Amino acid sequence: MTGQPWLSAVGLHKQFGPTVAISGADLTLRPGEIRGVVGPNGAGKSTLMQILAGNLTPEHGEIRIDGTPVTFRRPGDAIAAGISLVPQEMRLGPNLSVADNVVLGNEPRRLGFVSARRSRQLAETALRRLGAHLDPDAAVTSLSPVDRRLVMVARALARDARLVILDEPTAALAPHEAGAILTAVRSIAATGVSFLYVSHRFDDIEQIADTVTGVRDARVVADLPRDQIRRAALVALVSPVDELSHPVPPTARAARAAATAEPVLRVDDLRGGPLQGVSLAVGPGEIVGVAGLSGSGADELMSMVAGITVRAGGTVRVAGGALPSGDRVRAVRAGVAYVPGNRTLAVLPNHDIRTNVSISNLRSFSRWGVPTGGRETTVVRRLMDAVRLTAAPGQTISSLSGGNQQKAVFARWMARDCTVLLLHDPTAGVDVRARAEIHQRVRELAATGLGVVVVTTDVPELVELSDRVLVLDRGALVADLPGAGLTEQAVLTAMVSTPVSAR
Ligand SMILES: Nc1ncnc2c1ncn2[C@@H]1O[C@H](COP(=O)(O)OP(=O)(O)OP(=O)(O)O)[C@@H](O)[C@H]1O
Repeated sequence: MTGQPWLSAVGLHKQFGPTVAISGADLTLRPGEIRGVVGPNGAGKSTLMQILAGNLTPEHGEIRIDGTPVTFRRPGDAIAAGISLVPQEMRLGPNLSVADNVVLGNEPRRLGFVSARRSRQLAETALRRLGAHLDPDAAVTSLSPVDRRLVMVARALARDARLVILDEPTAALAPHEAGAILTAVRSIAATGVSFLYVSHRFDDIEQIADTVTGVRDARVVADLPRDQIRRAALVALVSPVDELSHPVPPTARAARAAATAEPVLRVDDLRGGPLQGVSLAVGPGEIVGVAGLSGSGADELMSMVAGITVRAGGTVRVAGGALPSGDRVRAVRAGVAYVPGNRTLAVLPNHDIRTNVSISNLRSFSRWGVPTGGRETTVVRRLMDAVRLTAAPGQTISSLSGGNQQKAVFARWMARDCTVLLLHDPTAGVDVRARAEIHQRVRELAATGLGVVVVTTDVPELVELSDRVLVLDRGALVADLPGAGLTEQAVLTAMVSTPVSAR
């Protein structure tokens, strides 16, 4: 990072109706600077990024590039000025090749026609700059999540970005997969490109950021130089010390010696997709973590148990009763709750928070089939408090920040009596404070006797939460790590170094 700031934002202010999303926000960037952006859910980080990317127009404030004020009325204006946003969710054309995806929206033309040769060259150059060894002709659907993410970053580079805004780029990646993204960012920054790196993963921020902007309650509250970027400082930005005065005690693992009881979930010889005969049992009160990279079969394990995907073979039993294959309704009736990793699959976007939280349990809020709103609102408010979601139950869910939507989805399943709780990336995009709260709620739910399965690429989360961790690799169970002595290192080692005999 060298030289004077080339970009500065001064006094940016944006509100949605009465909600002030960001106010008086200042920010500068030097060539090659990697600026981490941290703060609790709903703080205003995305709003600030959306303004810089031309997706939102601020009511007040100014953006200057090389000293000259600029006005962005649409994303194309920001892109033309060298600013590209890489959103958290994958936005790739599934039927297009890698090269076509890199140039998407920016296809080089000759005499009015898209030039396939130039497209390919442009894509190859961008991928090379990232150090991504990908075949430009490959179908993007054949790529791993980390390579898909690199394709999205390559798209920004192909547009000659001077600033790339990355929103939670590693949220669904395991630590060593995330390393590929961090390495690419570092090498591109060394060529003078600046980055805004928005993340709740403090490991990433500590490793990569030159500076950190802290956002809290719609304000920029900190601008940290490199030597002040420490874990304690980052945690304090999200959760001031007074709010941490109620540390959440982990339930003693030994106290839940439930493994001896009859399993609430029993999976035998499960087959289908990559799964090649996986068997496992989860006892009442037990939290079983499942680790696995993409292609390991962890996603399919969840969706088959949840009755969403048809299985090719094997049996699934809940509290002793066999579940038919691919029957979601029967699975729900048997008490299988499923919180998917992809939030967009779970949220009812045009409905309010109350409906989104109570939908799994409407019958208990109804008398003679007619919902009784008062009790519903009371219960929903209690659940919202439990996950620290501060909002009005009548607010439309799509007006919440991403992390707060995730809290609402989690609260939905807390409302329901279930026997087995399947959690996929339960705290992706959730701030550290709410993460601890959600973990505690999961432990409390487990303590009532239900069995919990957690699938996540977040290895620290697996270790914090699980009584034992199963590791899947290419459809086979390759390790069963007991709670005693469970460490991140042990899980990571099992994930990346499967003994040949087990393959
Ligand atoms: N389209 C919208 N309509 C109404 N309110 C909105 C809208 N978008 C954001 N907000 C509100 O603005 C505030 C800031 O939201 P923002 O998405 O910027 O937070 P964030 O810091 O990115 O959170 P997260 O870490 O959860 O992604 C929140 O109170 C949110 O509810």
